[in-house]
Amino acid sequence: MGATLVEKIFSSRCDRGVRAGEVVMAPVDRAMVHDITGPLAVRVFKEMDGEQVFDPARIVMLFDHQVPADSVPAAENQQFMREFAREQEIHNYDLREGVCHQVLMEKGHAAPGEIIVGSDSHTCTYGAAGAFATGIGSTDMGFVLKFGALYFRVPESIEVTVSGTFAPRVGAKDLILSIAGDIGAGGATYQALEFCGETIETMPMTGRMTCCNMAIEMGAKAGIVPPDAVTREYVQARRPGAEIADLAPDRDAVYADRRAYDVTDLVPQVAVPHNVDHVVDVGEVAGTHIDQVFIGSCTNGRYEDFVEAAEVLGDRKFSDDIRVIVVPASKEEYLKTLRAGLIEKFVEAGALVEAPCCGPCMGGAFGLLAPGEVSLSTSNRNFRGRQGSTEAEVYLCSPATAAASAITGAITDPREL
Ligand SMILES: CC(C)[C@H](C(=O)O)[C@@H](O)C(=O)O
Ligand code: SF4
Repeated sequence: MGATLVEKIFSSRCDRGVRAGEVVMAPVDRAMVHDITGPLAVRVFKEMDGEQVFDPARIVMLFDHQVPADSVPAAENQQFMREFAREQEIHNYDLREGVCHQVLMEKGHAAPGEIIVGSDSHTCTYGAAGAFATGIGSTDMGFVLKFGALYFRVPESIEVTVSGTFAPRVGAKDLILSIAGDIGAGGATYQALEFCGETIETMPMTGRMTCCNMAIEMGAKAGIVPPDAVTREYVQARRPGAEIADLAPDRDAVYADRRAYDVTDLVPQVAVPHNVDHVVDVGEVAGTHIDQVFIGSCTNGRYEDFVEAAEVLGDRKFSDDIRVIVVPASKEEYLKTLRAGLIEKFVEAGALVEAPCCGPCMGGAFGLLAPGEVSLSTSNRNFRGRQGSTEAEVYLCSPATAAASAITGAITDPREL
């Protein structure tokens, strides 16, 4: 009986053949903490008589949710984490780099076959690099900081095969929204989504990250793309000399489910309030009034996303009736966007462009909504209260749909501009 990609990773890291459903103690290759969940993890670590972390070089600490500190408690949390980094000689830490998931990928902290944990649910993003990556709670993270290992129940996998070529202005975000609509918000609970097929094979890393990022929105433990030439090029450029494991699921692997999608006729998708799996074709909500557009986050805050938005924008201006907030996901993405002249273009068109961070994504720092207001966002969650008032509404979409709607002031099909 063959093995899935995820079973292969756990078998390799545990040095024995393991199967979905088994509970194993597996070593962790990287552990990521950030400004919100880090302090609790560190306190748990200290309560366990944690004197020294398992390996400072394998711990990555980023400040991204509330940067620069927007309150005294946030400032205290960051001070506490900075002291911890100093005391433990953790050098992979920074408060200026941007959203943790983007930065981990860019700095080469994720590679095929690795097991990576982060105390943030969107840690599943690094499946784009062929790693098994999953979000864990802060108390589990306290244990990981000390022991460099964790108990896992090896997840079963759902094979997600994608075929066809995207139409213009339709892309990875529309695909993953339509998959979320199909599988449902709890439809992949504690399973892994293994993405494959010709559309995934030809998809650049940025789209793969968007897809893996949203695996958790279906309850999945992880999303993962089998490593190939695209992965190899990306990882080797960021971790020179890295040995890239050759990894593919066996043909006779046993999957909990197999789903196939064809993107040929896919049109721009929108998740409507207040559920990520309440997904419709853009035409069904076209004309809906919006008050704010956010282009950014670990889902869609990359250079390629801003190129797409800028192409839709052309020489037009954003609507004066709404706030358009653009936040590149990292310093690297910010600089690429800046050097391409797009930051200037967005500012001149009327956008507020902010330094790399999570921004309005979870209503943690700035860009909050008032009761009754409506946001259209390229991020990944639209729960009630996600971006401010519990009486506000959040729609999710692609960068192209966000840009088109920011021009008209209402939800707009980007193919019509
Ligand atoms: C703050 C953090 C715990 C949270 C997460 O785990 O995902 C946040 O990043 C989010 O997107 O809701
Ligand atoms: S950008 Fe949003 S989804 Fe991503 S880590 Fe930050 S708050 Fe979470």
